[in-house]
Amino acid sequence: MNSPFVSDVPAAEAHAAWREARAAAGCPARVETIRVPVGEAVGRVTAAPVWAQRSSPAFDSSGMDGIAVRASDTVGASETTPVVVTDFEVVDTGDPLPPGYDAVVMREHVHRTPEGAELRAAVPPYQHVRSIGEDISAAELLLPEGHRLRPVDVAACAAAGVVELTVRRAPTVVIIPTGDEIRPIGSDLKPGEILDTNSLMLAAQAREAGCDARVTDIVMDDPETITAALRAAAEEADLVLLIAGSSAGRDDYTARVVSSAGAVAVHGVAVRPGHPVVLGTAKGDPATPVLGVPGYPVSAALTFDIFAAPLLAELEGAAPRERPSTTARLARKLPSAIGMDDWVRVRLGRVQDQIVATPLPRGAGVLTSLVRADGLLVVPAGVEGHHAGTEVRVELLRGLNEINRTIVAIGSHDLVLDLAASTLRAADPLITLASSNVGSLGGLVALRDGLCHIAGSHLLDPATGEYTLPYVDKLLGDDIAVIRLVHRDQGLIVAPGNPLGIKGIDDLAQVRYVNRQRGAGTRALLDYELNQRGIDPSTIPGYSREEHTHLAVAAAVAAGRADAGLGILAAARAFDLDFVPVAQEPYDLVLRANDLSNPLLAPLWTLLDRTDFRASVEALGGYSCAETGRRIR
Ligand SMILES: Nc1nc2c(c(=O)[nH]1)N[C@H]1C(S)=C(S)[C@@H](COP(=O)(O)OP(=O)(O)OC[C@H]3O[C@@H](n4cnc5c(N)ncnc54)[C@H](O)[C@@H]3O)O[C@H]1N2
Ligand code: MOO
Repeated sequence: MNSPFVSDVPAAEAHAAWREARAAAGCPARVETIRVPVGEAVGRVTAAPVWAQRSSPAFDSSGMDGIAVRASDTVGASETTPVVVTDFEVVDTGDPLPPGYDAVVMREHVHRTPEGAELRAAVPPYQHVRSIGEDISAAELLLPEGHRLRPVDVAACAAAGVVELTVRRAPTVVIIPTGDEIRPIGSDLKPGEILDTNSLMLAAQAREAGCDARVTDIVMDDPETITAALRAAAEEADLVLLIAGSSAGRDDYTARVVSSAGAVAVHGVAVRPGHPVVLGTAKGDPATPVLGVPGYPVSAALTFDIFAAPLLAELEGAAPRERPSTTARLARKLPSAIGMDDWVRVRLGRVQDQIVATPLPRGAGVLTSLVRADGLLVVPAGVEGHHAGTEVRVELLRGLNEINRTIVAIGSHDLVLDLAASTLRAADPLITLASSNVGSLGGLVALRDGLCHIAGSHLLDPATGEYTLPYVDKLLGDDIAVIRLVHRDQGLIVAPGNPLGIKGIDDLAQVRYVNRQRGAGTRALLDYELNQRGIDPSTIPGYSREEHTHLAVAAAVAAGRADAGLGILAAARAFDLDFVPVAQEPYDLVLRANDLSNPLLAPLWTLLDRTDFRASVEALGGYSCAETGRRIR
């Protein structure tokens, strides 16, 4: 997708072009070295090899509490022919081995007699003796240059007599938020204003990468002011992050600003999110690398990972941080535009011995897609997406232990599942209930394909008026169990005070309706109700307008884009809207019958039995727990 403003440089080329531009502009290849006491060195990177100054242990020492003996005095000792040693010395663990002795016997193997110490086994020379230099010998290479120091490293340095280390100082990252609409965290917002969440996040990312980070005041959308802020930041920074204004809007000045303060190496990389990123340098003594970070939060976070983190590691002379990875099977089809590396956030769980990856929402503004992500996968520029079930490589953002203890629920979304997820987690920090919303039918298909443990369903069969079971019969085998989660009220979500006086389904031909997507249980309910009344769907204005969640339907009504949409009471309440009840429907959990005894799911069944949990479900409003936990198939 070429635009006149932003190019699509492949990521690897962009890295190379930026490196070349930095060298050409005279940006330092490394930050300076400093000397720090070992006690302050963890997290820093060695800038010189570390040689041991002394051996450790520095003397032969006793490895156990007991007695020091001469091994030759114990020859022939056995259970039947004990030897009594008279020449020995009592020692404790770590004591220097007294001169003249060459072995230690643990005190529990020594029988003191009036004559001396009786031994019932011969000991070899150097038994339980830690010899000089066992751990570290003087003059050996302890650590190479370019090593990021961990707690064990500094302890070993100290043991080797090294009290100060030559390391690279922490790089300084200065972050400049820009935008007329951007307000500091904690501000009361007027319409159109946005909180400066990116600075908070980027500064924390920089600190996590071992840097010092500072955020400047928010700079208005004025190229001269931004240029001045960039020049000032470049004076003190090893890397400047200039937020937003990277793309092609009227107030998007980053490329122009970087160009006037120095040079632009790349504007636009073939990665998404993060596409309009600006890679450049700012003049100064010395010159400073500048990263124009796109304003969308996911773009900002990933751009830091992709471009800032490797550069910062390079400035310290260290290897970039690497995340562990695993293979997983895609729970659903993953389309991807050709020509861009697509960074997709996924949830992970182990289902039937395979890790399953469920893609999270793709929007660059959906920060919660990163919050909820267990992993990241890249669909490379040359690949036009993947089919469901494809095996993919996933970088892990969470430990495999947690992933293995994740209950994967795919299907229709319901708040009760969220409440269950948070209650389960509160009781056991290792349990995750991850639910993703693809509609009831999509959930049953995912269950059929072995991609989830549980499918949440409230799918009405218009022919029989029966819920879920007819679809289970059609789609799934007979090794299926169905557990009732709740009954919930479905109704028309309407504006506060119901100004149009909507009384029910019969009134929909007169209003602007907002529908749910095909395959959604709520949509099937509408179709059933229409059919019962002999109403032709094509007479409902807005019947073809689709939203994917109850909340999205409520949001459309709240914003005045629609007059009514079918959904649950909780969604109406979330937006202070009115609710006209239409039907009470069961919401069921469909699973493989043998998963009823799967220990992973056991905490969920226990939870459904708890009266306090049922009370908190009913307190949500619009729910009945009369049949919660009952097996209906
Ligand atoms: N015509 C085009 N429009 C856009 C393109 C394009 O190529 N052509 N690219 C799109 C893509 S992709 C991205 S990513 C964004 C990048 O936007 P900018 O870097 O120019 O940033 P803004 O437009 O100023 O803001 C985008 C968005 O981010 C919010 N924002 C900005 N700063 C912050 C902050 N500090 N904390 C939180 N949120 C922030 C801002 O309010 C906007 O909502 O451009 C697309 N458009
Ligand atoms: O590429 Mo933009 O960076 O999708 O969000």
